[in-house]
Amino acid sequence: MPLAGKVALVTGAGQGIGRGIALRLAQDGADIAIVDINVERMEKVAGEVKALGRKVTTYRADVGNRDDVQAAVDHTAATLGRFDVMVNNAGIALVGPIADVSPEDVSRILHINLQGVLWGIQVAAEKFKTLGCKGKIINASSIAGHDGFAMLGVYSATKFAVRGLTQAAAKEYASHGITVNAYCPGIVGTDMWVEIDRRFSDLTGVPLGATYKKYADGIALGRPETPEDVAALVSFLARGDSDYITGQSIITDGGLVYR
Ligand SMILES: NC(=O)C1=CN([C@@H]2O[C@H](COP(=O)(O)OP(=O)(O)OC[C@H]3O[C@@H](n4cnc5c(N)ncnc54)[C@H](O)[C@@H]3O)[C@@H](O)[C@H]2O)C=CC1
Ligand SMILES: CC(=O)C(C)=O
Repeated sequence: MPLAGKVALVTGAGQGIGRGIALRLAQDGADIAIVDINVERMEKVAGEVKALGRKVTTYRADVGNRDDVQAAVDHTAATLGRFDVMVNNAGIALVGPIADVSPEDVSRILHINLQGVLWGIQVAAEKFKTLGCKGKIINASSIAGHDGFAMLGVYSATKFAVRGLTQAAAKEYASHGITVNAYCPGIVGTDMWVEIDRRFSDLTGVPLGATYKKYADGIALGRPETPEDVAALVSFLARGDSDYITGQSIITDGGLVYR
């Protein structure tokens, strides 16, 4: 149990990759704070964490709102008694050609994918400093943060931005013993990809399922990624074995994008 006695907060943990991370860190021994905008989903995952024998708390927050993130972190430390790991996982996709992007689209995705990670880093790091904790901050980027994907232009830009923030934060907080890294998944079969596939189908006329299959067929290891595959990397980044790694954005994609 490499995380026994630790407390981890995971944003966007109501489903998909965030749920997978919350359950994996609980299996590793951590108590878990589940943060999401969707209360019903959070409560379901909280039940699954409890069934693993760990303490759990939930907090409804919009990660793009700094006051919400501050309240979620304060609630976590107060309720679970400490705070060691911050996983800034929540994110949304935006599918469409650059020609069609509206100012409203850009504001919404920057609010969640960029500001959500920024506030998560800022609030968690300041809390770790106050608590005297050599905490770990782990951010969701993507293979689209290493390689710009057509029809996912603004999404890709937000994931490149997460890599930049991760590097800068790693340098700023290293003297406090705080590490900051990112995980970069590939093609993961979550609701996000159901929505991406549907939008590609609407926009280009390809059949439903065809876009997901096209990308999944390119994976060297021969299958799409699962939330558990992603969670295995996050588990490593959350525990002591990764103490000498900071500022890195590590690809986990079964062999699709090579950097
Ligand atoms: N699914 C994939 O293939 C990949 C996903 N990623 C990234 O992994 C992360 C998780 O993705 P998935 O699990 O696939 O997505 P998902 O759409 O299945 O789940 C996202 C979760 O985030 C929550 N959420 C959305 N906006 C929020 C907000 N403003 N505040 C708090 N919670 C919010 C949703 O309620 C949901 O529970 C995202 O950052 C995504 O960009 C990266 C690479 C590939
Ligand atoms: C959703 C996402 O990040 C990719 C690359 O599929």
